[in-house]
Amino acid sequence: MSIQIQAIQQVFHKHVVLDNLNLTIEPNKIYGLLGRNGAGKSTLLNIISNRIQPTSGRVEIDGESVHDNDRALGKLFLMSEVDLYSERSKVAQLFKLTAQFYGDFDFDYAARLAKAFGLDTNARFGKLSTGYRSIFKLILALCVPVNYVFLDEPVLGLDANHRDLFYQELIETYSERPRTFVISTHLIEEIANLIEHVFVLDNHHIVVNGEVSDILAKAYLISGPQTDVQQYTDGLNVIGEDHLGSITAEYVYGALDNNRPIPDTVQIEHLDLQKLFVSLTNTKEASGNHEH
Ligand SMILES: Nc1ncnc2c1ncn2[C@@H]1O[C@H](COP(=O)(O)OP(=O)(O)OP(=O)(O)O)[C@@H](O)[C@H]1O
Repeated sequence: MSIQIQAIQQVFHKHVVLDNLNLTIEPNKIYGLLGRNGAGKSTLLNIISNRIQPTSGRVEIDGESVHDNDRALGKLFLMSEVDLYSERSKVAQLFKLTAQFYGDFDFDYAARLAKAFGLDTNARFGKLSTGYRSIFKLILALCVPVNYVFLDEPVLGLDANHRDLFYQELIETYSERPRTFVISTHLIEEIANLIEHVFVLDNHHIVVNGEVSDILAKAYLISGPQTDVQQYTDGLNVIGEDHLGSITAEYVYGALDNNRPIPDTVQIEHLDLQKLFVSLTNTKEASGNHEH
């Protein structure tokens, strides 16, 4: 039971966006899909959900191709920026329509969420603000009876209170009915504590694929006077650096050398996910160096 992404290549007008991408998405896990603007996150999610056909490669869900396969596609839901809903339909009608395609829908939960977010279910979709369109689509995503939910920029246009509410609801619904969520977002700090596993897409490839705790365990910020820091990090996988006055901070991704003495002037801390992401994806050249 899983989603297998096999040797996906996507070329748009001779421009390679995804190159031989292989991934497994497991049941009952919350994933973060990170990548800079234009890295290909939406393209990947659209391929997984059969909204676009890849140039080559294949996506399987529980062993079945998703290509034009309603049974397989009924196991997943993609919430994205694209509005697939009729402007004239009322929110409540769209809940019913979704129930028809998916065979079921948690109407009680949808009503509770609509109330909590202040979404009027009698409003027509076309009259909703950007934030409320996102809220409407998030409610669909949380109430459909699928095991794989893909959220492409889920909090687009949501104010800070509504974003908080959404993250809380996500944790709650996940603990009540575990299923897989893949969240693509630029708000890394906001989801860092929510996700268990992270994919980083950069330079047409997945450059990081692992449990967040394992990844952060080998991501270090090493600071102190420049010469001492450089001496300590010599030969390690340095992915970036910053300078603040006479203090240098180097970012290291990978094992440290346990036999190397740490100078008294040098401090070692762990990086957070956002800083690690920024350093790993800062330049095209850098993305060739790190671990896959
Ligand atoms: N239908 C299309 N035709 C041509 N090029 C496309 C098409 N869809 C996407 N692209 C290109 O593919 C690349 C990846 O786009 P994509 O939207 O997947 O990136 P993204 O990681 O989701 O970006 P963002 O974070 O900015 O939303 C971009 O260069 C984009 O211009």
